[in-house]
Amino acid sequence: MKAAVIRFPGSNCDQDCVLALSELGVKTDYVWHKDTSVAGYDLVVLPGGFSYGDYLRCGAIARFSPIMKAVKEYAAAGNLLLGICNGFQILCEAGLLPGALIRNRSLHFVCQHQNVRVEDISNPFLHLCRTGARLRIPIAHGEGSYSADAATLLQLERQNRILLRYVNNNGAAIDLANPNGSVESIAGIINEGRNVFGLMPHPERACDRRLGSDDGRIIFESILASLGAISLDEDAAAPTTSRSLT
Ligand SMILES: NC(=O)CC[C@H](N)C(=O)O
Repeated sequence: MKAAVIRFPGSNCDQDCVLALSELGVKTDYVWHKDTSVAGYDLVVLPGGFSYGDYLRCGAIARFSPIMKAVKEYAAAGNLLLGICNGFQILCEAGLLPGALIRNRSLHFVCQHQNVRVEDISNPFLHLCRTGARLRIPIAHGEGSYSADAATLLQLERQNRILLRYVNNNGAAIDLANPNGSVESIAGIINEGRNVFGLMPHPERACDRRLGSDDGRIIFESILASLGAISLDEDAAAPTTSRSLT
């Protein structure tokens, strides 16, 4: 299996994504935003950062990068596309996911470890989790407040497309107390085809216990398993995180 991490001017989590994937044994390339092809990749990641300095709105300019035409075609063909934080913002700006990420309610940049609850596992990105599992994954953003109109929210809900919600330490959705003001505490959503996932938390920063959590690994391991790149056989390369998650 081969993965591509797209580099925009201002991306700053690209190396972390490459490291997280490489440590799971995935051959991972950087692809420059001016390139025009993602042919041959099994996974494409739009990483976090400050593409184009967040000028106008986060992701608003990156969506016009030359690579995005290829990324859209790649996604339309059903391939796996993951957008993390600024990557999620780019996916919304590009129309690959509905809604928008707007300024945090506090108007402050928020950088902290955050609990999120897995709401749905019928997708390639979280299928190794248990529904209701709580993952502790860092967030770091100034524009992470997910917003969508009522019809979109209803559709997301009905189609089980809300994959992650911010929760407190007791596992309850925290609504008005969530870290950025996201409607319905939404931290991550998937497209209708269930192959494009955007999330504000940074799983690539939670792949090593020495960094405070390795709960993010299960997202990458789910992707690998759904692509047949790791075995689900108990005796073989069993996912390392699924055992400990609550
Ligand atoms: N960590 C990130 O990707 C940051 C995203 C974006 N620049 C924001 O502040 O909202």
